[in-house]
Amino acid sequence: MAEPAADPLIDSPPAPPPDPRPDPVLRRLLRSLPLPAAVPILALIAGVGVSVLALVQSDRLLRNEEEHRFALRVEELHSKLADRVRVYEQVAQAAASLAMTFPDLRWTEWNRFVEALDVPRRYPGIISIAYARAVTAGQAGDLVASMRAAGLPGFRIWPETAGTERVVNVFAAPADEANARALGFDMMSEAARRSAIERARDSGQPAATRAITLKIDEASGAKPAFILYQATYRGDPLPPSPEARRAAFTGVVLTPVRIGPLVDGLTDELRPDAGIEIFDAPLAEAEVPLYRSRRPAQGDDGQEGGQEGGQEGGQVSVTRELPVGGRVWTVRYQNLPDTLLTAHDWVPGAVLVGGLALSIALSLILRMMLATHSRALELAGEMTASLRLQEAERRQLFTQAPLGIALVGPDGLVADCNPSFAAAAGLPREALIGTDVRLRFGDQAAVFALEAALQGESGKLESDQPLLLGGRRSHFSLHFQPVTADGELKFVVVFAEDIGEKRRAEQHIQYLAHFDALTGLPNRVLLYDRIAQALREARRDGSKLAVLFIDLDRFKVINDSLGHSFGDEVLRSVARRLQAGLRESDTVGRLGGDEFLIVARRVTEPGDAARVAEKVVAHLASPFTVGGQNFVVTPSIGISLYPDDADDPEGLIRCADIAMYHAKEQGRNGFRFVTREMGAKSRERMDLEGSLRRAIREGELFLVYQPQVDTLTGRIVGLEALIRWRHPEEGTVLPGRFLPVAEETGLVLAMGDWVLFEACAQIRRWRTRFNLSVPVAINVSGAQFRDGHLPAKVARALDANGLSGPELEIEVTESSLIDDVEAAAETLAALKRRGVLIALDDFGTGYSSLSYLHRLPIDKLKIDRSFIHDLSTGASNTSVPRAIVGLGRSLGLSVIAEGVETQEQLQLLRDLSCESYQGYLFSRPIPVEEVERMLGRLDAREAVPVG
Ligand SMILES: Nc1nc2c(ncn2[C@@H]2O[C@H](COP(=O)(O)O[C@H]3[C@@H](O)[C@H](n4cnc5c(=O)[nH]c(N)nc54)O[C@@H]3COP(=O)(O)O)[C@@H](O)[C@H]2O)c(=O)[nH]1
Repeated sequence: MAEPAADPLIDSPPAPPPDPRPDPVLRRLLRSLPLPAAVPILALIAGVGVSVLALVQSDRLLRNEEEHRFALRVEELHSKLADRVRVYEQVAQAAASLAMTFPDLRWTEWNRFVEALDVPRRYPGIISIAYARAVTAGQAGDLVASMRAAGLPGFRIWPETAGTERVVNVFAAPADEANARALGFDMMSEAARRSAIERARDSGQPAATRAITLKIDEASGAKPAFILYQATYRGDPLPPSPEARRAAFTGVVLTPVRIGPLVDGLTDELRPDAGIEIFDAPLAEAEVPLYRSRRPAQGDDGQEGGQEGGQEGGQVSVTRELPVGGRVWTVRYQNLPDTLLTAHDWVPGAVLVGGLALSIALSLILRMMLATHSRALELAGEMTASLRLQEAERRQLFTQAPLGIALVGPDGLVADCNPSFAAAAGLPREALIGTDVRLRFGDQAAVFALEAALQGESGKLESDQPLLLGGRRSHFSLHFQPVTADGELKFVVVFAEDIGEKRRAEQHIQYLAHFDALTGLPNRVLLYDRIAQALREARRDGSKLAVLFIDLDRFKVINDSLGHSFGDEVLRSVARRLQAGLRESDTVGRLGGDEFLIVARRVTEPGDAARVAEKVVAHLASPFTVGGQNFVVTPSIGISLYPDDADDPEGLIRCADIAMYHAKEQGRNGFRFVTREMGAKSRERMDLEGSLRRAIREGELFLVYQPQVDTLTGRIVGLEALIRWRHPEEGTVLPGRFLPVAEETGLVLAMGDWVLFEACAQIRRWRTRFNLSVPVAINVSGAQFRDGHLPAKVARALDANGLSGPELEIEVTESSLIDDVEAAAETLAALKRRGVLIALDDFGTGYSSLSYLHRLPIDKLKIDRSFIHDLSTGASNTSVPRAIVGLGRSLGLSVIAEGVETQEQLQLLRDLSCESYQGYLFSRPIPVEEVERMLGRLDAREAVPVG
């Protein structure tokens, strides 16, 4: 078996677009990454982290720099403070030197000396420079006396309970009131002072008290201060040993110093945001500050625990020790945290903001890049999927297409075909592939078409005759489509549709359109065609043509009594017999129902047609056996001739039809030729039909109304609508003239519809204008009544005009009901359900008036005018009207007499208690305008209500 050729549909699709995806390694890497959304977030987090680190780092650097600067300033300040203390010690020493040089120095000289020092300006914090003389208890009196003698009469030593060794304040400069108060104070009486004095005495060096409150401040409150003592000796300014110093000890220079002023001047040199604390203790013992600058350091008030410096909670502190008069002070310099970063404090913030901004920007850029990348990947994926889908769809289309598709290569060999093509060809697909399809076509036209397609010409072919495609014969529709690329034929696509079924259906439809389904004979359409054809032939040959209209006698009885299928079988048997007795050139067809037609060609004289008719009679004469029953069917035949009676198919058929009726009238089972009179009548009828069609179309019909009146009161109890034709040439034409033609042609249905809708519209108008409350009757023909749509049409007309039903009365004739009483009863019941009134017209003229009446929902009986006419002829035959009135009364029906022309007739009707009448006596049928005048004149209260 040949290898299936490569599928050109698959091989030849447009080359897939280049794979837009990145190379595999990168792809794997990208796939291993978290979702594209995560990468920018991670970048952002990293960026924020780095920014925060940068912030911290820059902050730290700035702080370090600030600390360093602060430390330098502190060193500078501390050395100034130490210098100042040293200077103060030197002042004390200088004063001590003075006292030792001039042991008999008087207080005035002391004062002068101190004033010369300009203490307040040059030595802030020093309250005074005083001198206290050391005396024993025994020498105290002398001291007091000498002091008094020196101009201080109030001088006394205090407190008086002092010990044996006293150091008494004798000079205090400047000489102000406060210093004066301190004179005479025995320094040894107070422990802190005594201790410092003893250190000063024994060491010969300046000695400071611990922080104390000066006597001069005791009254005003604590102001931290200390007193710096410098001992004086007799003889040697500094005896060599403590014992020698004690022995030579003469007193002390005392310099009380307030710590605040001492330090304030210096701290002002610090930045105002810095603080200073001074503790009167070494670093390890510093507890309660002796001094705190105006802007003390924030945070705890405690010591730094021996630290040389540090930073806590953003606060920088530097601690130094300061020797003061033999004591060790601790000085803590502090800077406020919020003031550390000053000139460059925006830098960390800027670093953070910049870092964050960069991180966000980086994240956004990454996000965009990744989104673009992932969208590109997505698009590439979508494109690939779409191409695959297209490919799959194309393949599916090819394999599942109900249309046969074959691909024929330039060599004429089948490259591929789908299952439908294989099925159409009646061969397996594998058997077809590789074969030369031209050898398989059983039709030369198909071969030519394919060869033309192989030359690049597309073509279509629908075989009229069954065509052999492969191994199977049917009707095919073939379409050859060459497919080229770069001007070169790649293959020819052959589309093959098996249209055999369609052809058969078309043929069947064609058959049904021209042949009678029941008998297989030509139907009305084909008969017309055959007559037209025969007429052309007859005109050409100058021959005659006969049309025989055959109607089966009493076939209705057979059909109704034995059933329709039985009737159908009879019709088929009749058709066979009619065919059997005819020449080949003649045509027999069925018009419908029990009507057949024979078209006899090449008739030279009427006798030829008569013989055909006789043959028909003869052939049908022998009994038929259907369903085991024997019976005889006889025909009535009307014959028309061309050119004698008519020269077109319609005319010939119509004339033959009329002649057939005459044949029936003359006793059936025979035939009649068209007579001159019949022909004339037929032509007139045809003219009339044409005019009537136009009348309906052009709106030439109109209604007149005849009042119906109460026999006793004379009140109008109803109106009957009667149709008229306003003929353009003949004026008003009465229905008696055109109704029969309308009924024959079926035009009566369209006409009846118009009457129904026009009457309802008129009722609506009158109800609106005149408050009309009596019913309006319309006449309904037998055809209308039987066509099955009357109740629906009536309902539509009522609905369209907003009428409930009893405003309309429908007059049906007895003859309309009599054919099928059951169907009639159903139609009437449907009408009654919609509420209309029913009147039985021409009552009394029918077949079995009394037998069916009780089964029909009727409201009114109309006594035919022939009976009323009889009343006036003096025949005084009142029996029928009397019976009808009595019948009506017993059935509960109202009775109306029509055709009342005289008072006499009216009187008789009154005598018979007939309720109402209509006739020329009261009014002829009158046009709308006259009705309206009449309604306008009438008192509405006289009108009898509907129902
Ligand atoms: N299917 C429809 N049939 C209709 C319609 N309109 C009328 N007809 C029927 O046509 C027949 C003739 O009708 P018309 O010529 O209108 O005659 C009617 C009256 O004019 C006539 N009549 C009334 N009073 C008198 C009278 O005193 N004397 C006298 N000689 N004739 C009179 O009677 C006809 C009404 O008859 P009827 O309908 O039976 O009440 C006739 O059969 C109409 O029914 C239509 O729209 N559709």
